[in-house]
Amino acid sequence: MTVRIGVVGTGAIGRDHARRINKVLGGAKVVALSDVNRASAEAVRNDIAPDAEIFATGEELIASPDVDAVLVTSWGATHEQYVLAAIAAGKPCFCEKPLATTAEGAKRIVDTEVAHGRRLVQVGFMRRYDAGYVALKQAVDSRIGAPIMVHAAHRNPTVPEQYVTPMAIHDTMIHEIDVLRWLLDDDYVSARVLFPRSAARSHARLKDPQIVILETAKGTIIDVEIFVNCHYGYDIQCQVVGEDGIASLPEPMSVQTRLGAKLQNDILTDWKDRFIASYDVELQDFIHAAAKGTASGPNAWDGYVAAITSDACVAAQETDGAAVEIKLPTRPALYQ
Ligand SMILES: NC(=O)C1=CN([C@@H]2O[C@H](COP(=O)(O)OP(=O)(O)OC[C@H]3O[C@@H](n4cnc5c(N)ncnc54)[C@H](O)[C@@H]3O)[C@@H](O)[C@H]2O)C=CC1
Ligand SMILES: O=C1[C@@H](O)[C@H](O)[C@@H](O)[C@H](O)[C@H]1O
Repeated sequence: MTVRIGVVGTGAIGRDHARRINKVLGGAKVVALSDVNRASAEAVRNDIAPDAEIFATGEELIASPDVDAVLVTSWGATHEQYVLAAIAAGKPCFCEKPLATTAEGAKRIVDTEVAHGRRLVQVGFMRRYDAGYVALKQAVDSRIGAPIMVHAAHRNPTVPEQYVTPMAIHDTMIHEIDVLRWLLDDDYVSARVLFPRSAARSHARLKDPQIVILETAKGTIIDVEIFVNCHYGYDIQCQVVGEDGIASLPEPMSVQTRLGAKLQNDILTDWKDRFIASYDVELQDFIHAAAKGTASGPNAWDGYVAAITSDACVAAQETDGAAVEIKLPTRPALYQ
């Protein structure tokens, strides 16, 4: 069976996912496109999906009988409406992060999927599919003893002017919020945020860098540095300190050179390159599950927990380092 996929939002990542579906992965084809900027959908049709129909709205695309499954890759604030429409249509739906921009919105999706009674939603937390994180999880689960501390860093070389302080959490650290919970098999109970002086390359509406300290239910303390004007590259670090030893996220593969009296490795500069393989694996997983009319991988509950945790971290940006409690509701049986 070829899963007929409709893509809502054909900007940077929508285009890239359409490319991997039509040119890299198996079992699916992009048959429908929609974007508020029609020219963007037309460009993807011309370059990647020549047979795709262009729909004026995401809702019309989702309702089309020619679409089996949906990719929601529009701006974050529009995700909720499209995911709810996909569940109402009974169609598997891959939604890029964030699942919704508010915890209430994510809860509406959880409640709707629970009422539907079957998993249809996968959230685009691709790091769970990254070979390095998978290897790190094996070491954490079986080699280094119970985790005590985690030191993590999420560094982007630069961000646009419209990127403001809360986005360091909602847009950037949300990846650590999800992947560290998965890595440790634990939940968060509190968040604190510390700000060193801002880097000279930042701007007036962005305090950068910042350090978020999360405490988990099992008592692990996690520090995450978010530094989105680090200038030197796109750099993701993670080190878990356990009872018996330490495990670190492998560096991405890069040729080492001995040149001009220097021993060197290149550092990547773009998230697309850093996680290119994991985007392929996550979407192939989505296609396999969608062919069976369901979804697997990171679920709506994970998206909801990430939203609750993000909100707590953003609240903690305003408390001068004081802890903000994170309280989770009971997890529905659908997500056990
Ligand atoms: N998993 C990951 O590593 C990444 C995830 N993302 C997420 O993907 C989403 C999209 O990000 P980008 O592609 O970078 O943004 P973008 O701005 O390049 O593309 C978004 C597209 O959505 C369209 N759009 C906006 N509102 C719409 C609506 N109501 N209906 C249909 N189309 C609409 C825009 O016209 C634009 O073409 C965001 O939620 C972002 O957080 C983005 C980059 C990496
Ligand atoms: O999801 C992503 C972007 O939206 C976000 O803006 C970046 O900070 C992250 O590194 C990237 O993975």
